[in-house]
Parts: sequence; structure tokens; C-alpha cells
Amino acid sequence: MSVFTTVSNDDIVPFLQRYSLGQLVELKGISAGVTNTNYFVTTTHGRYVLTLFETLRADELPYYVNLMVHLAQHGIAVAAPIANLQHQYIDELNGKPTLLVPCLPGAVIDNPNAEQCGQVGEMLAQMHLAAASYSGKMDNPRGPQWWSATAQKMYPFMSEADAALLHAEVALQSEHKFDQLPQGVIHADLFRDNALMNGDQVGGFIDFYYACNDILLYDLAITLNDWCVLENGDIDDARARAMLAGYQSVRPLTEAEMADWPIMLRAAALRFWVSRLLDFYQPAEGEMTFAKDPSHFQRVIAHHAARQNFWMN
Ligand SMILES: Nc1ncnc2c1ncn2[C@@H]1O[C@H](COP(=O)(O)OP(=O)(O)OP(=O)(O)O)[C@@H](O)[C@H]1O
Ligand SMILES: N[C@@H](CCO)C(=O)O
Repeated sequence: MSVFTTVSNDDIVPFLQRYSLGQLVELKGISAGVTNTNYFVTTTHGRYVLTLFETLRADELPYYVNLMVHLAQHGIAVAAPIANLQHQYIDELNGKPTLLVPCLPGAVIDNPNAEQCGQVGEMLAQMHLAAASYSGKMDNPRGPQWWSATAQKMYPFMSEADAALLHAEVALQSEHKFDQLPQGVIHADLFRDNALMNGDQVGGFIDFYYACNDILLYDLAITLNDWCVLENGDIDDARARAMLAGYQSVRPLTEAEMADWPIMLRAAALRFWVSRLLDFYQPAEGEMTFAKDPSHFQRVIAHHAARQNFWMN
């Protein structure tokens, strides 16, 4: 359940008076999501999603919120933030910073087909191109320095064999530099639960709160590792090829990107192996995460390692 901060009709009515969205019809908590409090707010003008930020402070939000505004201006399928009468996107309710966006069409899906993976790949590439003119800057808080330091803390919790595998994977990545690859603004967490699919079309990408400036290929690898991977951690060829084709229909990969693709897939899996280990063994105090299985990404890496030459065909 992810209503951490309760909002009542008495709270929302004066809040809505600060916007041009009509009168309240219905307020309904959203159960999905693990970080923030989300409500569907229906008014006489339409349906909106209200987010109350549980961990990010108001002064940390502009990079993400302005990015969503920028992408929406370019026609990317994201929810465009709605400004209040003071022309501010970030407001406050019950002591938490808030954001109101329109409700996007579609639903989160568990089992995407190849067509949907192709559409996600295409929209991701469009997003990368559209974000090239975004001026905000944010370092990746979950980059190689972070995963090396965090892995160190995880070894004592792990079996000797698994710790050795993790250690070897961190070492492999530290020997590899991706300096020559195109960079830009990336979503950095575009898992299936961060996109709404409207049939085969992308209804919208959501949850931009890991977005940062980093390598574009890394974003594609993160996305493919979730959308196009089977339960056992192996790649689903048809979905993976569809996502790559969709992406490249908009932004063809450079030769350097092609050469680094197999190792980048492993980097993207490593980042989530480590973050899931951390959530599993050392959950942040007060954080209500449903720890996801870290070993899934260990298996994804094993499959990528075994299929190093798969992408050449
Ligand atoms: N603009 C939107 N339109 C329709 N539904 C939305 C929208 N934004 C969020 N949702 C719904 O709310 C749910 C929770 O949102 P989200 O995943 O962003 O939660 P969170 O707790 O903020 O993030 P996370 O769980 O990834 O840490 C989504 O699964 C989706 O069903
Ligand atoms: N998408 C992440 C959680 C949020 O960063 C995972 O599945 O591990």
C-alpha cells in the first residue's frame, strides 16, 4: 500500500482552489508504487494524479519536474506537470511537496509483446533526442563509484561464491571505460512498472526520479534488461530485437555503441543487482520497499556473459 501520507477531502478542496482544475468529484488512493504517496484526483475538468513526495525535498525536485515539462513540450509520452495559479509546478500538502499531472491513458503491463517493446524503444530514443536541449544537469547517483562502494558493503552478507561473482563483475566493469559513447539525459529506471501501455502504444513514461545525465546506451540497456528478459534471466530474442529496432529507427547506434553493447547490458544489470542487494540486506530506515529479488540480476548477468556474441548476428 502506498498511501503513506493520508489526504482527506477536507485537505484537497482548498488545495485544488490553488489550481484551475474545477471542483473535486473524487479522491482515491493509488496502491501501486513504493516511494511516494499517489492519489487519483477526479475533478469536474478531468482526472489527475497527485503525488506527495515522501523522500525528495522541494528543492531537489526542479531537475525532474522541469525535465517532464520539457519532454511533454516535445510531444514525448509523459505526464505534463500542471502549474498552480502562482505558476509553480511544485506545491505543498500536509507537509509534503506535491506535483499534479494529468492521468495518462493505459496501464502497467507484466508481459509485454514484441510490438510493445518496439514502441518503448522508439519512444525512449525520441526521449533521448528531445532531452538533448534540456539544460538541467544531474550526476548519476547510482554510477560505477556508487556500485563499487555499495558492493563492498554487501560482500559480508553474501555467500562466498556469490560475493566472488559480484567482485569479478565490479572488476570487469572498472576495467572498461565508456568515455567515447554519446551522453545525455536518461530515465535510468525505465522498468515495466514505470510505463503505462495503451494497447501497443506507449501511454506514458512515469517516475523520472532517477533521471540524470549519463550514457544513452546505458538507458537502453536498463530498459531492455527488464522489458525483454525472461523470468529465468535470459533474453527474449524477439522482444530484444524489436526494442533495438524501435530505438534505432529513431537514433541508430554508433559503431562504438554497438561494440560496447554486450558489456553495457552487464553494467546495467550490475547496477540493479547491487541496489537490490542493498534494499534486501540494508533497507533504508523508514523506507517501505518490497525488496525485489537481487539474484534475478545475477542470473541476467550470467546469461549476458554466456551470450556475449549473440548480438553480432
Ligand atoms: N500520470 C499517471 N497516469 C496514470 N496513472 C499513473 C500516473 N502516474 C502514476 N500512476 C499510477 O500510480 C502508480 C504509482 O506510481 P509510481 O510508480 O510513480 O509510484 P512511486 O511510489 O512514486 O514510485 P516507485 O514505486 O517507482 O518508487 C503507477 O503504477 C500507476 O498505476
Ligand atoms: N526498478 C528498480 C526499483 C526502483 O529503482 C528495481 O526493479 O530494482
